[in-house]
Amino acid sequence: MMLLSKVLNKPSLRRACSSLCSPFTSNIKDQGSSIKGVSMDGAEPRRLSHSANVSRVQQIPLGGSSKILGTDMSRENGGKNASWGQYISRASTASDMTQRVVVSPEVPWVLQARRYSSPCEEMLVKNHQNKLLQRIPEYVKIVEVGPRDGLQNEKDIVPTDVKIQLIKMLAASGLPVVEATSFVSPKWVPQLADAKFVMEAIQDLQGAKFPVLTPNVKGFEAAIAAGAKEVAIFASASESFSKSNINCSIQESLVRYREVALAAGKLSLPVRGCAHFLFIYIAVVLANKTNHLKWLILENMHRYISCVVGCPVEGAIAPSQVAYVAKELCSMGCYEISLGDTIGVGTPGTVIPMLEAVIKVVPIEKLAVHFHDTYGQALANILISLQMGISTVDSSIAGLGGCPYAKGASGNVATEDVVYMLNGLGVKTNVDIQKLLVAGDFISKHLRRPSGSKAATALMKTLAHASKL
Ligand SMILES: CC(C)(COP(=O)([O-])OP(=O)([O-])OC[C@H]1O[C@@H](n2cnc3c(N)ncnc32)[C@H](O)[C@@H]1OP(=O)([O-])[O-])[C@@H](O)C(=O)NCCC(=O)NCCSC(=O)C[C@@](C)(O)CC(=O)[O-]
Repeated sequence: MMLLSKVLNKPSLRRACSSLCSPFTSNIKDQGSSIKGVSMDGAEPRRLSHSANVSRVQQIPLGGSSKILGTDMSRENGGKNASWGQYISRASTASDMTQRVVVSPEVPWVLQARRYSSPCEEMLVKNHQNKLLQRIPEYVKIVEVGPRDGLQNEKDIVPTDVKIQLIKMLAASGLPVVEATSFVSPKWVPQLADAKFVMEAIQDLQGAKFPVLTPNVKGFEAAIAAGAKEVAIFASASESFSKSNINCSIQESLVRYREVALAAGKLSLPVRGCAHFLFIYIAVVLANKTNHLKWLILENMHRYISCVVGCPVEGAIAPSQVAYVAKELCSMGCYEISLGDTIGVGTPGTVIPMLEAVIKVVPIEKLAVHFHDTYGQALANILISLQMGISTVDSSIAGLGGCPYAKGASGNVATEDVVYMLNGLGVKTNVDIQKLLVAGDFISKHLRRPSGSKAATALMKTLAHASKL
């Protein structure tokens, strides 16, 4: 990790990486410096301002490679350039980006992004006219589940300080929510037996929310005592999976979760909902170790439903069954319901009817999607979910993940892949993909396996290539 950080901090690579990764609508983050470019005639590099209002770079063929021409979309053909699509697939390396920059003398500009843009993206951002992309939200909240869902399946126990470091790195990347751990039975999930210590270590961490998984009142109370301010409960749309995962039927789990909600209520002052009833605020008075009373605000209760498309035992799950469980959980006073394709068997063909059934009974703004990538369908499923109006997506750094009680479940969709796709769509996430790369590299190296993220793997290769130049 140190090595990667050093490499990423080399000025030339920071420039290259910024250009590789920054989202469509944002400028390069390193505002303190400027970018070197060379003119079309190969003259001396000149300094380029970061503050200029230039929307994209244009690549033109140059001896089998590419070079970059800054253009101003606001001036050029009203932002619609019919030829834009013809050079978008011409990927230049990071070094190409820094060495073959061509400056348009008329307009101030910045080297804004190395993205593979398209007229559709332009239309989305500029005109919102593209029917396919019209419903995609401008901002998507990414819920990072790596430290919990990602690590829970690991056989070798990951040291607590590695988990804490990972959480800190993920929070520092701008992710708004990082699911930190689980307060489940250590007999069932030994990997997360250190939940208390993890939570205590991140008490003062700012900038993100750190929900934890709680399967029952015992877990809920332990989570609150350890300082959790947000909890997630998890039911299943499949009877068999409910039994194998939490040792009870769906109905019993719903009773159990009502008990959790009640326990929260008993400890609480009045429950307050915001204008749209999206949040439950529960003020909890708890005695801490030194018997001093302290106030905690439980801002959110987040719910998962597993096996929303298929179950390892039962096979296909009916959309109506998912809708039933979603409605029940919603009626407990829900903030968010995450629909989990636990074993990653869904395709848009099965995800669409499932979402249609759930959207009929639960407001869409309360829904999140949680895809595992077992069959490589996760990004397609996310895209279709966004097109249907969902704006919260769960993902896991480096594609870590799997459920110990769901045979065949592989890793979650990788956070780096989701951010890369959303950047390409012009959707804001506020996540710095460079920092994600460092976090993914850190945990992959610790687990001694390559990252499960295709985007991270490709970007790292490009960076490695650039670092040799
Ligand atoms: C729910 C139970 C506890 C029932 O397990 P059980 O054996 O039926 O419960 P029990 O009440 O008989 O308790 C057994 C022992 O566990 C203890 N215990 C009981 N509860 C707790 C607790 N909260 N924290 C710590 N200890 C606990 C309890 O005190 C007792 O200890 P003993 O007396 O034997 O020493 C168990 O089945 C369990 O922990 N299951 C969790 C399994 C799990 O974490 N699965 C992975 C998460 S779900 C998932 O990954 C899917 C998701 C969410 O990501 C979405 C998707 O991908 O689709």
